[in-house]
Amino acid sequence: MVKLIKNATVYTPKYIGKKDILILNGKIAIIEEGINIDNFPLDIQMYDFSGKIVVPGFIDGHVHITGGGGEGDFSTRTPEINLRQLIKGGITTVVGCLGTDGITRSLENLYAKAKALNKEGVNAFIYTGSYAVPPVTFTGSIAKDIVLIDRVIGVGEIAISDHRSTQPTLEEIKKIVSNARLGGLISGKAGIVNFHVGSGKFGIDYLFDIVKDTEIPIINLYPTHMNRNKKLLEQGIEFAKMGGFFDLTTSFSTNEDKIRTVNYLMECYKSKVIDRVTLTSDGQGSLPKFDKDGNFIGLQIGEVTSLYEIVKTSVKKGYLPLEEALKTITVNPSRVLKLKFKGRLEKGYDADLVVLNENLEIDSVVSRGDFLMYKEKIVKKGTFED
Ligand SMILES: CC(C)C[C@H](NC(=O)C[C@H](N)C(=O)O)C(=O)O
Ligand SMILES: [Zn+2]
Ligand SMILES: [Zn+2]
Repeated sequence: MVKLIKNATVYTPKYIGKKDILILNGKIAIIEEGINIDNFPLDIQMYDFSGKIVVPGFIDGHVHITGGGGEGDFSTRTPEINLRQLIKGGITTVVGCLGTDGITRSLENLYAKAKALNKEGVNAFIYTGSYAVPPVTFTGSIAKDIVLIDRVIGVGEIAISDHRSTQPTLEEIKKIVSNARLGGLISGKAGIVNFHVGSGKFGIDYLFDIVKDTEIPIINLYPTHMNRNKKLLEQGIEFAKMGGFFDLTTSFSTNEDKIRTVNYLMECYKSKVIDRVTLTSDGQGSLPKFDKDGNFIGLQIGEVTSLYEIVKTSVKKGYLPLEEALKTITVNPSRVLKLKFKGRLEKGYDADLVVLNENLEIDSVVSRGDFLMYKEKIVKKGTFED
């Protein structure tokens, strides 16, 4: 089916002004002003998006798509994601992962959920592994998982500097990263390690050591939760200045958390590292609280809708221009995750896009050329969604 989107204000995420977009077989065929279709041989569905903004579909590189949590016993295991939540958040590409609980949660279940989401209309990839070292794997080998399992793009979330980690040694981490890199090279995938960074005093020291002491390129090291505190943010900015990418988590349990994340995003922009910063939601993951003795005192569930919420809030507060903030959930993740044809609105790229109204609220969502949401109404349902 051919679709023509007319008169939209387009951010690729770079602002390029008012354009038409022709979509053919799920790909962007043409982006230019005033596309003329008078002699076009096929029947075309026209959509006039005058007054609307069109941006690339959002990429959320860290979501517990089969649920996470469990830090407070079996009754605190969080529920899996459903398609509706991703669509509401404008998310057309997601990377699923396991977290603390790599025992009752399985990679096979994670794989099946990613395949289901792909079938239902979005684009889903996964990490092999979980918090623990040695990591759980499909095949017994990280490199083999990345090479042989089609949706696996790397390893994560491997926990460091956290009381819930397995206290991995630097040597163990080096082995994980080198095997991930090997798998990525052989398969043409990212082969990155997504590190869960806790509030422990050593932060991402291991990552700086690996860059300093080994031949492993910084690009294979991808730390998340770097907005947990000021020290981690500063380490992240230093890491970015060395050529690394780092990630801020957008799910928040209090309004203070939300404001801190928006302020830290502005600081990344002011420190001129915004091109190496991504946002991920940690959706369906738990946001657990522990007391000073390490006792569990409660948890909340991460929301994928927080991903764009943080972008929208930072733009509305005037902290960053829209085209800069959008980079963190479009082109930047597509670069670090090495997702071909994702993250930009360009000829030849997948037709994954989000339509925003003048208040920057999500109006429509398109994935691979098909509408998932149209004029604020969800038009694509998951298998069991009513
Ligand atoms: C960044 C903070 C706020 C949340 C973060 N969540 C996870 O890492 C995922 C969670 N443990 C799970 O397995 O579902 C945390 O726990 O530190
Ligand atoms: Zn984590
Ligand atoms: Zn997580």
